[in-house]
Amino acid sequence: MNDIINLKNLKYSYKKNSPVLDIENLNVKEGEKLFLYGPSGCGKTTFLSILSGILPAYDGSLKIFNTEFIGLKPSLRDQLRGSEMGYIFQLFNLIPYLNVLDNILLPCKISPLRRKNLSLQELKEKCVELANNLKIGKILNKKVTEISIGQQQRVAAARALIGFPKLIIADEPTSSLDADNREQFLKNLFDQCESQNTTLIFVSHDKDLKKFFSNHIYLPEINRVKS
Ligand SMILES: Nc1ncnc2c1ncn2[C@@H]1O[C@H](COP(=O)(O)OP(=O)(O)OP(=O)(O)O)[C@@H](O)[C@H]1O
Repeated sequence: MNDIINLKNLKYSYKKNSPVLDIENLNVKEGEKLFLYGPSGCGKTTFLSILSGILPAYDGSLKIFNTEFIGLKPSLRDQLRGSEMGYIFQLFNLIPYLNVLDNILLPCKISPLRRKNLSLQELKEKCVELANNLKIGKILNKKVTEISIGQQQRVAAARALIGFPKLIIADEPTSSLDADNREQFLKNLFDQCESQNTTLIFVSHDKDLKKFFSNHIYLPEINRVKS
C-alpha cells in the first residue's frame, strides 16, 4: 500500500523560540485508520491544522498525496484540502441556515474539484446514499438546528466524506456522545472510509477509543517538544 503522508523533521511554533511540534518521522498508509491521542495542550489540533494545510510548518518535509506541503503556495494547499480532504470538527461547524442535504453538499459547492466530475444530480444521489448508510437519510430536508447532537455528528461525517476525499481528519468528533453512540458512530465512519478507500486520522484525548483502531500514536511520544 502507498503512503499518503510522509513526514520528516517537521517543526512548528506559533511564536519565535517557543516550539510546539518537532516530529522526526511519521508515515501513514493509504486506507489506514490512525488514532492519534495525547493530553490537552500536547499539540493535536496544531498537528491537524498543519496536515490539512491551514497552518504552514516552517521546517522539514511533509508530503501529502506525494505533494510537498512545506513551502507550497497557500492557494495550492487550499485547493488540495478542498478537493481531497474531509474535516470533522469537534463542534461539527454545520451551517445553521442550511438544511442537512445542503450542509452535506457544501464541500462540493466550495471546491468544484471535489465534485470529481459528477453532475449535481449524481452528487445528490451520492449524498442520499451516504446519508442512508449513516442513518440520516430521513432528515435530509430538516434544518440542522432541529436535529439531535448524534444526528449533527453524522451530518458532519457525511459532509467530510462527500466527493470521495483521499483523507479524513477528525478532531475529537465523539466528545459529546455517550459510549454506545460513540461506538456506533465509529463503526459507521469506518465502514464508509473502507468503502471509499479513504484514509482516516482520528484525534482524541480519550485513550479509551484506542481499542477500536489497529494503528495508534501517542503524540507526546513522537513529539520532541515536551509540553
Ligand atoms: N493560536 C495559538 N497561538 C499561540 N499558541 C497556541 C495557539 N494555539 C495553540 N497554542 C499552543 O500550542 C500548544 C498546543 O495546542 P493545541 O491546541 O494544538 O493542543 P491540543 O492537544 O489540541 O489541546 P486540546 O486537547 O486541549 O484541544 C498549547 O501550548 C497551546 O497553548
